[in-house]
Amino acid sequence: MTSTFRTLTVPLDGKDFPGGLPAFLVRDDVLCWTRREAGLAGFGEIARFTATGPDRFLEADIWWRHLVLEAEVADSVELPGTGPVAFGSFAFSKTSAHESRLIVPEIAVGVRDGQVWLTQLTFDDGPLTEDTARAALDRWLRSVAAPSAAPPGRTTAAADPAGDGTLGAVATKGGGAVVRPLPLAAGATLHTGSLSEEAWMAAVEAGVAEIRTGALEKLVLARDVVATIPSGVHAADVLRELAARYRECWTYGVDGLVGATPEMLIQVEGRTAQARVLAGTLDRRDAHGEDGLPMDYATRVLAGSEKQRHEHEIAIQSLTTQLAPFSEAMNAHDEPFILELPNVWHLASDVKAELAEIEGHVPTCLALINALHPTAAVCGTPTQVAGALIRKLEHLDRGPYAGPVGWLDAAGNGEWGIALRGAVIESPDTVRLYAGCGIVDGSQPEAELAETWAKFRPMLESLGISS
Ligand SMILES: C=C(O[C@H]1C=CC=C(C(=O)O)[C@@H]1O)C(=O)O
Repeated sequence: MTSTFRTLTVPLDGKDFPGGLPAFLVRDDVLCWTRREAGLAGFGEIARFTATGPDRFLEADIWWRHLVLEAEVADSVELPGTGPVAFGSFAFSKTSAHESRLIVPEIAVGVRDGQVWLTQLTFDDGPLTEDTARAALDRWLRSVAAPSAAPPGRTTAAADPAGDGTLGAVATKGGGAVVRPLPLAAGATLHTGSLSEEAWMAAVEAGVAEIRTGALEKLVLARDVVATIPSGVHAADVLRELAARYRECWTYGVDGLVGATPEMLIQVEGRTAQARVLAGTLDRRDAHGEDGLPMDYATRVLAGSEKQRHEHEIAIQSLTTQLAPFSEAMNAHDEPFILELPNVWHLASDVKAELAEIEGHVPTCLALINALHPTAAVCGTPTQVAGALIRKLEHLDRGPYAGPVGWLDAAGNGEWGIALRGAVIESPDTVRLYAGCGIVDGSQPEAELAETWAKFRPMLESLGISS
């Protein structure tokens, strides 16, 4: 064993992988970040950083920069996400007991604009060649203990997906984009989490009362529910279902945290940073029975609502104000657009910034996250007041829910979503789901409760629980 960190990235033939990245989601311990056919998947673990507390982002940034500083990197692909990479998930709160983490995989597979690559990462001093990388990937894909027990009708993964020993067939047969009716998970039960529905609605009422005192403008209150699934929770099945159904979202899987988020906290590519800010939600089921086109209904109810626009404006303001000191130029849509997801519509705005050099360096994505998190989309405004009220009213350690989740590379590129519409797999048969709502003056507790159910739906469906 040497202490030298070495990586080798080689191209794979895109034609061999028509299913794209989701086809690699065949193991329950896969590290994953994917949208449509693109993304990154990681297998194994050669290094891990953990931290709690207010400095978790900066400590992780320092750890990662040290690790990659003297890395020996052979990379013939040279795209964001090639070379050294780590996957990460961070606690929402600086007071959380939950450990934030960066995980360096042994093998990473990436797909972007039809290009596919494979990276092997190691601290060993053995040979590092295209053959060792392909063999390592093959080993990870083949050592799936049992086909992740997908009930009939679900997209299925196989322990020996290729059957003929070729990597190409692995991806072809994995076929992540198939959407079929979901069978129900037999015997699944759903329990309230930290607060009963009544107690959570009382918390919303208390939040609205605080807003009316003028102490704050917006507050995001979340709650949890716990699902027990006797047949077991299979992360790979859940991830493939989410990736196939929520193609506009970023499907993530890091160490038992799984979900598909529509909200991009920050995506850094070279000197360009982008974010997708959401706030303002309408359950698509509310459009049933309404006259006219569903999208016209969504535009009328969301874009035409003072309350929703106010909530959205606060979220945009919070992001752009925090991003401004790191940017030379920034642009955001003047008008929010309607983002259509299978479960809800959102008011959405995309923000793009040209990053400034600060003391000769473009800020890394973790440095940006340190400044941006928590945004008003998941905390409130002003941040400190909202954060204190969340701790008082929610009676919940949010853990990684609503914290940043994503990946980064050695060049400082990365994609970090906000871990929404997700859950933590707490044991082989238990999952804790989280959802929250922006509360402003005029918020109705019953309506907010209904909104949490709409936001639980992606996870409930992927787990095979009817909703
Ligand atoms: C806090 C969540 O959603 C946020 C993101 C989009 C829309 C939101 C809203 O309309 O309340 C929330 O701010 C969640 O999904 O748990």
